[in-house]
Amino acid sequence: MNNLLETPIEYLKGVGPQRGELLRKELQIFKYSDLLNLYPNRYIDRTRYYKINQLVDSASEVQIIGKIIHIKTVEFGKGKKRLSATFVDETGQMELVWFQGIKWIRENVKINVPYVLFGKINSFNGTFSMAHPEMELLEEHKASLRSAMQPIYPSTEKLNSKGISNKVVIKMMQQLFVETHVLFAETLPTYLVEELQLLPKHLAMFNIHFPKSQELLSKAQFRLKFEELFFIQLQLISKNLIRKHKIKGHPFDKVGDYFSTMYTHYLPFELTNAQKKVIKEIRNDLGSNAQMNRLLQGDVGSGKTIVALMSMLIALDNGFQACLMAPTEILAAQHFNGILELAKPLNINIKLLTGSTKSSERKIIHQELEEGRLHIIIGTHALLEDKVKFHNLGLAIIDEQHRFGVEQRSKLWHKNTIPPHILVMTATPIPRTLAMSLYGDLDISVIDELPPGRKPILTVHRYDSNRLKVWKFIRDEIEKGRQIYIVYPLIQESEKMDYKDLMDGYESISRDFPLPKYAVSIVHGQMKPSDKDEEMRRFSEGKTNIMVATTVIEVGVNVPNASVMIIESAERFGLSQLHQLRGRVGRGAEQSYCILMTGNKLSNESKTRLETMCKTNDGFEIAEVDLKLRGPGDIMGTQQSGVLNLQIADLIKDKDILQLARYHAIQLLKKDPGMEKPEHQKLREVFIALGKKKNIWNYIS
Ligand SMILES: Nc1ncnc2c1ncn2[C@@H]1O[C@H](COP(=O)(O)OP(=O)(O)OP(=O)(O)O)[C@@H](O)[C@H]1O
Repeated sequence: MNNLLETPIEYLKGVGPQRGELLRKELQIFKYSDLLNLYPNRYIDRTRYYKINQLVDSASEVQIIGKIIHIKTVEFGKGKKRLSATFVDETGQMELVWFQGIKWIRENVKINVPYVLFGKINSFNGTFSMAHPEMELLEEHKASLRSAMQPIYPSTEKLNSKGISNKVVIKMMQQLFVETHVLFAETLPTYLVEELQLLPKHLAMFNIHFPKSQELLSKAQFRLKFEELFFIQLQLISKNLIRKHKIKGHPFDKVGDYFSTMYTHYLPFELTNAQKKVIKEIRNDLGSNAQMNRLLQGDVGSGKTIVALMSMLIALDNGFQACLMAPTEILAAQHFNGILELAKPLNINIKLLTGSTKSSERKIIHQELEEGRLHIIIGTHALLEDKVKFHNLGLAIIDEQHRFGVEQRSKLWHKNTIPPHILVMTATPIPRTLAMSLYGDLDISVIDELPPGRKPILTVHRYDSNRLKVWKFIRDEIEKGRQIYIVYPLIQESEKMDYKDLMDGYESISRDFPLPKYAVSIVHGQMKPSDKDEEMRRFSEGKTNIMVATTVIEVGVNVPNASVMIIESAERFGLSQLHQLRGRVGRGAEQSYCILMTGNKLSNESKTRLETMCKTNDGFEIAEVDLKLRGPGDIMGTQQSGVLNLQIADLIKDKDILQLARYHAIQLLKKDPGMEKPEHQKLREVFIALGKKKNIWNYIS
């Protein structure tokens, strides 16, 4: 059976080399099995026939039985022609119109013979018309293998224009089922099909293409969505299990002085329960024989830095080194300053390595690192350079992981003979469903509470016309000793215009908030790193009241005294970016504010984003809205994974099915990690074949 499904598509009756080439190029359909996995993206009820006097403007596609009583060629425009026919049934008449294939239509269309018409209606001044309708003689229509609901397949303009219409795809599918008598072998274990009352595979495949009823269609969709997500979860979870069993990690079973001294004497604040919970989860991972691969999710300002430090101290207590890699120099410097401050009493050697580290300093760092005299190193991708050699790297922490490509992570991975334990931190909350798919091969820890005393940031939307009032508010806040961020979009595609906006903004703010009463810093991506650091330092030391910046400060900058975030042209930012920027304030005990400035013209989507920001501070809730607005494909980091090449499931609409699939995949692998039991044989075959076809995650090179 399977080799029949491997037949190249051009051998299917009615396809041939030309159509085969088109299907390959346009829909990546190479062989029979690819065509079978081309699932319809919607269905049309073909049991419903309209009378002409029942037509209404909003009816999208309709079916009508009637006859053509008259047909003529009409000239319009410069020598352009169209074919116009009068189509009637017992209740009225309408016009049919063709702009192409006029000759063929004239020669083949029959007058006064009952036809079934199918297509989209247009209406103009109460009269109805249909352009390029699908037409079938009534007796043929009744004889054809037509299911109650006609599938509408994903198609392309090019396919249509080259004669591969939806109707042709349906005929191919019918031919495929005839040629292969496709009796699909059941791929899921019988106990699972029975427990979940899933439609058997072959019935699901038949009813997804030729649904016999709405109920059977829904069951077929559920079964195939479950199966697709189930295999993905099997791959992700088994990768996790394989890693746990195969890749030994250094067991950090010693709770030493660094960790306990810090924990008992030098914490600047009481840890939140969430921070304690996560540190415990990390501790357990590090103490086990397996290599840790954990994703730490924590909303902006939730206190991930202290968790990272405590994890690194466990590595140091067990005689190993630790590193933290961040995506930007500003974030690396921020982590370095934060960790240096926190760890000051412990007298450990911590250094920062970025692209702008002077070569003299770099040499010392390389030497200390290789000799094991440098305990913790924090940096950017500079850590990945071959010259950077560790004495014995035990723990690698990667911040904002989705910005690092897979190859960069694996480079860090291979700095040692035994790979280090890995802790991935992301401040961009990823909706649970996406996290289960994108990071399904990692264990996940969530810091789901903010430090005590934090007041939710008050967020408001103001138009540019309210600027004077906003400026007055800023003066009042500065009077109280607070500091202000004013952020401009500097987005690649219109860099020149945005850059001008930023500089104009900086000029006008320096004018409106003049020295000596006020002092303004500026930071953007085109400045020299040393200048950026200097400006950031002046602001964080309170030497300037206002920081004019671009999104380069979006992640990780921590100035607890800054209480106002003004975001200019806020309608141009995505939700997660707005949330990250807002998270730069609200990090102290003072009431903080976020003011979203926009022009008057706003798209509906922009309005939804602004309303969401004003409504909630919860990063996870915001991420859900963001996922709905932008779809999983746009969320940072998804491009690297194959998990989103879904054929039929939808990560947003099918999150319940995803959770069910993940649950059963975990249960199955708990009982039979190698899928060796007799009832899992077929499953195992499909699992291995799938693993070869689309490797869900090349996370471990
Ligand atoms: N348990 C706590 N109690 C009080 N303050 C805390 C606590 N944990 C962290 N903080 C403080 O909250 C601020 C934010 O901490 P941190 O920078 O670690 O957050 P974060 O999760 O890294 O935020 P971001 O993702 O925005 O970088 C810091 O000033 C830190 O000192």
